[in-house]
Amino acid sequence: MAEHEIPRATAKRLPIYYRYLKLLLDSGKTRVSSNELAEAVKFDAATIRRDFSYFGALGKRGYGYDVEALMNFFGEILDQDTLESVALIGVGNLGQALLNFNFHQSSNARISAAFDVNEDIINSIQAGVPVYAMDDLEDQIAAQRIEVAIVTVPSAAAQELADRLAKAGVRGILNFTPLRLDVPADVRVQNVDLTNELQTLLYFINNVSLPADK
Ligand SMILES: NC(=O)c1ccc[n+]([C@@H]2O[C@H](COP(=O)([O-])OP(=O)(O)OC[C@H]3O[C@@H](n4cnc5c(N)ncnc54)[C@H](O)[C@@H]3O)[C@@H](O)[C@H]2O)c1
Repeated sequence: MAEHEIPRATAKRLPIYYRYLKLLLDSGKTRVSSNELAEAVKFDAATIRRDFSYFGALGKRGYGYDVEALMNFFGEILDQDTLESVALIGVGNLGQALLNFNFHQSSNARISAAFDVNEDIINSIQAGVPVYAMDDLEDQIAAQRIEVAIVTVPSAAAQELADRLAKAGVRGILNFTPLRLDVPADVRVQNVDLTNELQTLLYFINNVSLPADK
């Protein structure tokens, strides 16, 4: 692992820490212990201390962590100050819901352009976001310096779209379709599968008993 690299599991927890610290700060709290953090974010305190240790000694023994300093520190790592413009392709049931959900309230990303083939919504504004024709995809991605795209089209259209996105310079795809996308090595795909999540939850509920103290 390179010196500046952190484990993927730690990286995934950073936005959770950041959001909670922001909440604490907004409510006027100035310091927090790893045990309090553990209670709130539901990771154990040892995990939290190990995560934080990747960034050097951020806390003081017996004092805990300075909420503002820690939040600013993670904010910088997460690049909260730079607003990331994201494209959404496929403004149907799911796409609409994601447009209505304001990512920007809890992250540094916002959907700045949506795309669809449906003439009825092309050139309209949905939840404050302009909907463009698919012919405009490459131009808008370039003009808005978009590097991340959310894919909510029918799965039959997803691979061709992924090819276009990769060619247009998109580096990350949040894929909501059930199709597993083929992309060049420099493009990262994050699959979101709600059915899978629900199945996993059902499996745990039905097959795994929780420890007595939970
Ligand atoms: N991951 C999940 O948890 C989850 C949940 C629900 C739906 N889905 C998937 O999300 C996708 C969308 O589902 P939905 O219910 O919103 O469908 P939908 O039919 O309501 O919406 C699809 C939209 O894509 C547009 N579209 C069709 N072909 C296109 C193309 N070639 N280029 C651009 N836009 C195109 C349509 O006009 C429509 O607006 C599907 O692949 C579905 O399987 C995933």
